[in-house]
Formats: sequence, C-alpha cells, structure tokens
Amino acid sequence: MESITVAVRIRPPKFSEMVGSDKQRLVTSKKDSDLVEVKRATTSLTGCKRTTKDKFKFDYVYEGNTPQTQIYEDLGKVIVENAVCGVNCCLFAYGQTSSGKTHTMLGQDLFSTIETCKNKYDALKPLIFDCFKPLFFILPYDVIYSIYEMTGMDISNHGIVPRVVKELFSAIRKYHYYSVTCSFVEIYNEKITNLLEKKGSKKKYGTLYGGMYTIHNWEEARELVTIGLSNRATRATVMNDVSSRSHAVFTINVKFQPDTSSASSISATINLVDLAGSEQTGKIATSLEERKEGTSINKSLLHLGRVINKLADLSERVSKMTDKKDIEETIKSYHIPYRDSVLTSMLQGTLGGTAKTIMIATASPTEKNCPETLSTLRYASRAKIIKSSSSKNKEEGIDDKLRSLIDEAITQRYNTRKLKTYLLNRNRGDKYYVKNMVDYKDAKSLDAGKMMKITVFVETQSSMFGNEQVSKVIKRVVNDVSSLKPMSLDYEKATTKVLQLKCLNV
Ligand SMILES: Nc1ncnc2c1ncn2[C@@H]1O[C@H](COP(=O)(O)OP(=O)(O)OP(=O)(O)O)[C@@H](O)[C@H]1O
Repeated sequence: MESITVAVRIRPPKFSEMVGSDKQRLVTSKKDSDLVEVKRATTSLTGCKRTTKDKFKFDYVYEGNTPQTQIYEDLGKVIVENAVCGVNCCLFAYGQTSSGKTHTMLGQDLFSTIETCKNKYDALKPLIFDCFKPLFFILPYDVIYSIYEMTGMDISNHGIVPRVVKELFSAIRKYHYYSVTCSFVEIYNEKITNLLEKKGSKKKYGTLYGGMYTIHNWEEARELVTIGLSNRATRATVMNDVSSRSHAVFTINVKFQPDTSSASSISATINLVDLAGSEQTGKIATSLEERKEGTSINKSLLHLGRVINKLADLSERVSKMTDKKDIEETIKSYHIPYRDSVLTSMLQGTLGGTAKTIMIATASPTEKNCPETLSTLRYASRAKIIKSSSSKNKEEGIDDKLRSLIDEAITQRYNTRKLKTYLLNRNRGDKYYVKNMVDYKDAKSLDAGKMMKITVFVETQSSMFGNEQVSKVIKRVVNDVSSLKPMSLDYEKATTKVLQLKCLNV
C-alpha cells in the first residue's frame, strides 16, 4: 500500500502583493525540498509577540517559477502511465480562491489567448514570471510565434488536463482498437451542468453518447476544453477577476485492445478536478447570492474532506492489521459517505482504494492569506495519510464484450421493429401519423452508426464466437437492419413531416 501523492504549488506573488503592505512572503520552501514552512506572527498568553513556524512535508513542493511542463512531468505523466495499465485515476486541485488551481489544471492556450485578447498585457499576464516575458514586450506576436514554432519549445502554458489528453492519445495510438470518451461538467450549488452543451457553445467535434463525447484526437479534446471553459460559472470576486465558482470535473474513459491476438481489452477512468475556492465564505462574499454560493462550495468541500478523513481513518486501521481476511472484511464493512454530495459520488471509484489518487494543494505566498494557506496545508496533510494500492480494472474478455454487444443489438432490434411498423402504417391519415410517431418515438434512438459497428464486429470476429445461439441473434439483427436501409430515407422525411404537422397543431 502506498500513500496518495500530495503536492503543493505556491503561486508567484502578484504585482500588487509585491508592492503593497502585504509583501512579506510567509510560505517558503527550500529549493529541491519537500518541506513547506509557514511563518506567522503570534501573541503568547503573556502578551509576547513571536514568530511561529508550521512545517509540512509533502511529496513535491513547487515554488512560483516552476513551469507547467515540470508539474506535468511529475504528476500528470503518472496519470497517463497508470491509465494505460488499466488503473483508475483522480487528480484534483484544492486551495483558496486565486491560488492557482485553474492555472495548474487547465492553464492557458497561449496563442488562442493572444488571438482573442489582442492585448499584450492581458494575454501575457499569466506568464508574468516566465523567463520569456521580456521577448513579448519587444517583439510582435507573429515573430514570437515563429520563433517558438522553429525551436519547438513548449510555451503553450497548458495545464495538466490538455497535457494528459495529448499524452494519452500518443500512448494508445499504436493500438489496433481504442476508444476515448470524455465529459466536462461543473458542479454548481450541488447541480451538475454539462459544460459542453450549454447554450451558445458550438459543438464542433465528437459525438455524444450517454453523456460522454467520443473524441478521436487531442485537438478535439482541446476544442471541448475550450468550449467547457467558456461555459464555466465564473465571477469577479475581491480576490480574483475570473474566479471559478464551481467544481469542474473533466472525465476521460479510455478503452483499448493492447494485443490483436487476444480478445480482451483494457479500460480506465480518469477524473481531473479543478475545485472551487476553499476560503471561508465571509472572506469574498458581498451579497446574499454569493454567500449562498460560498456555503454550497464549502459544504461540498466539507463532504470531500469527510470522505478523505474516512479513507485516511480506514488506512490507519488497516495498517495495524496483519491478517488478509481481516483487512478485506474491514474494507468491505467500512462505510465511506461518497453519496453525501454530488462531487464525492462522481469521484467514487477514483479516490483512494484501488485507484491512483493525486492531490495538488495550491497556496498563495502572502501573509494576508496565511490562515487559508494553513487550512489548505492541514487538509493536504490529512489526505497524505490515505493509503491506496492501485490495481488494474478487470480486463474485459470477449465474453463481456460480446454480452454487452448482444444487449445493445437486442435493444436496437426492438427499436428497428417499432420503426418498421410505423413506416408500414404511416399512410393511415395525418392524426394517426402524429400519434404513431409519438408512440414510436423510441425508434428515433436507432443508432445507425452503432449498428454498423456491431455488424462489422460480428462479421470480422464471428469465427471466435463458436456459439450458435449468439450467432443467430446477431444475424437476425443484421438482417433487420439491412431490410430497414431502403426505408431510412423515408424515415427522415417522415420526421420532418411530423414536425411540420405538430407546428400546425394537427
Ligand atoms: N504558478 C503560476 N504562475 C503564474 N501565474 C499564476 C500561477 N498560479 C496562478 N497564477 C495566476 O494567478 C491568477 C489566479 O489563478 P487561478 O485563476 O488559477 O486561481 P484559482 O485558484 O483557480 O482561483 P478561483 O478558485 O477563484 O477560480 C491567474 O491570473 C493565474 O494566471
């Protein structure tokens, strides 16, 4: 059993923090050290003023100038490596508002930012501490762009999410069969919203099935992330001009067949989470609505904390046991309250246990934020106790795959038949036409693409089945679908006509 990985990233001080009265930096980490030290002024019971030092030890501690590439190399790469071995993963960023969570998880697509901002200062604000900064203020964009293209340097400033997806595709591209689906949702006031489907977003890539978008390459994923980010609930607060007021969860399901000669496939789920700010409500809320929002954020972070505490408690108990049976039984009977909040229900299966879990605690370096920083570091220390033993998801054998295809085929066949009946009866008058169409609205869910996939799968792999009954079912479905093909054009026309009739209130 290993502890979950916990890293701390201290954001560089902002300009205002360097020149104002708040300039004293209290969070320090010695170079190449895994220690964070928080110095704070306290007053003893006798009234003496003194400086207290709180020390915390983590797996990684990053200071302000650590580049995004380094964070990815240490924390993101592990996620990809585990996922391609079939291990579920979760990486989440926790910290107060404006401490750098979104910067770490999503970062900025520098060139598209320059395109949209058309303002050097705004576009380059996030790069203020980058060593490339002087160049941007002297040279025009296109010259800079060409220099970076020529040198192949990665200055995209992308965060962990786009880098993980990019590397994931490079890792699985070599396999004969693979599928990647993703979703990007936000949890705001305990409600889940699909960030890829909100009004105004132009869905250019991917096909939606069961709430997940199928993506074929990293450019498609990048497009989806951009759409999602533009739909996210943000608001200017006293501490951050574009504060994220929701938890954003980017989920990737990956499935691939590593070996063409074997029929089994490997699958894994990755949850990448940018949590909403963990500060006390009073610190940034100025209106009733903001207070309500802050309370909801705090509540769900509290539930996450509870789950973390329970997982840590379970790990402590289990570490004292030696008998394998006792350990198994304790784990089985121990209740972890995942269902108490939307966030923890979503993360169940990728937090602790057999999953690879990584937490990045982000912190501000200034004195003013000292109480919040201490609270973040304490939360992170608690998470450090959680033990997990990453293990692979069960490989899906040919039987499982076949079973799910048959279930799918049977549903499709049912819909096909309904559609067929409808098409044959459609000449019986307009009223019947509409009623019938409503009755048979399920038929609309007939997915030609999916039937095609099943047919190809059956045709190419039928020799493997060796099961007469199974072959029969699949053959019947294939026949049904092909008999429907000539009618499908009519079906399109029929749908349009029904819509027209409905508008006329027939
Ligand atoms: N490591 C860093 N290097 C350079 N700039 C950073 C870094 N971390 C954060 N920033 C900048 O600080 C500002 C606030 O960061 P960010 O929006 O990521 O905070 P946050 O924790 O997500 O805040 P909120 O919870 O309010 O959304 C942004 O302008 C961001 O670009």
